[in-house]
Amino acid sequence: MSTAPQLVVHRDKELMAQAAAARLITRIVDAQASRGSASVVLTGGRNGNGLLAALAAAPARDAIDWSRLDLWWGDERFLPEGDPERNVTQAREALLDSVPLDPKRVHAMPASDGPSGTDVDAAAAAYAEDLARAAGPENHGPVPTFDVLMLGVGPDTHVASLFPELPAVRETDRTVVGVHGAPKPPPTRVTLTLPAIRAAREVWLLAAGEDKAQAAAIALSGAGEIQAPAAGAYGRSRTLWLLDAAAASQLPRSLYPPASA
Ligand SMILES: O=C1O[C@H](COP(=O)(O)O)[C@@H](O)[C@H](O)[C@H]1O
Repeated sequence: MSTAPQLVVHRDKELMAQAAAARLITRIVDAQASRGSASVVLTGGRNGNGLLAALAAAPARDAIDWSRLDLWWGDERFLPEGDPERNVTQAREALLDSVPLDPKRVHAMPASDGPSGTDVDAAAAAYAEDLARAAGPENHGPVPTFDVLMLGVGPDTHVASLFPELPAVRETDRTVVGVHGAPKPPPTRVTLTLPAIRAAREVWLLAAGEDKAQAAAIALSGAGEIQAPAAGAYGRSRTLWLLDAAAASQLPRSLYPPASA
């Protein structure tokens, strides 16, 4: 069942990143307190990397037990290991290399020079197997129940590497698929599908800047998920849109600002 989106609008993208980082610390600490460990799905892109950099700079980051955190990715650019355009490379630079994570719990998506070679569909299938193994029988599903899954929203309303009208956004069965011919470079990518995204407890959509304003307005105004993939991203218990004022500037008045009491 879809959860109605909640909107939080911050003054600018720096404050948005800092507030989202504070929110993420709290979610991880709470999950570790109640379940022993936490699982988070990272996003690439400017806002995702901005959040990780803000988390790296937050003194409260030490409240997290980094050794009991599983990290997954929502999508990846299918490029060789270490390529500066890979989402995992950028995440390592922004945060991961500066905190004591358990390397076995950092579940990067496959690279184009990895065990599956240049076959992106085989790489996607391998990541789906990793997720299913981590889900275990108690999860009743093919992916773990992620605590928080973050998604940057592209100016065309894409999330992860689910682009409008491409086959990946229509996928209803598999949890991870290869993407061919993405309109944003590089054209070959690996992505979670909408069913996998919807397994998360909380889905957070991040959008900052004027170039995201139209996408946010479209996705939040009842668009279909095939035309506007961000509209189809929601969590089991919460769907949160974290915006800055510029990205919120074209939202219908009925959505933002919230009506005063
Ligand atoms: O290519 C990608 O783009 C989106 C959005 O990135 P942004 O820089 O426009 O915020 C990102 O969420 C995705 O992970 C990434 O692969």
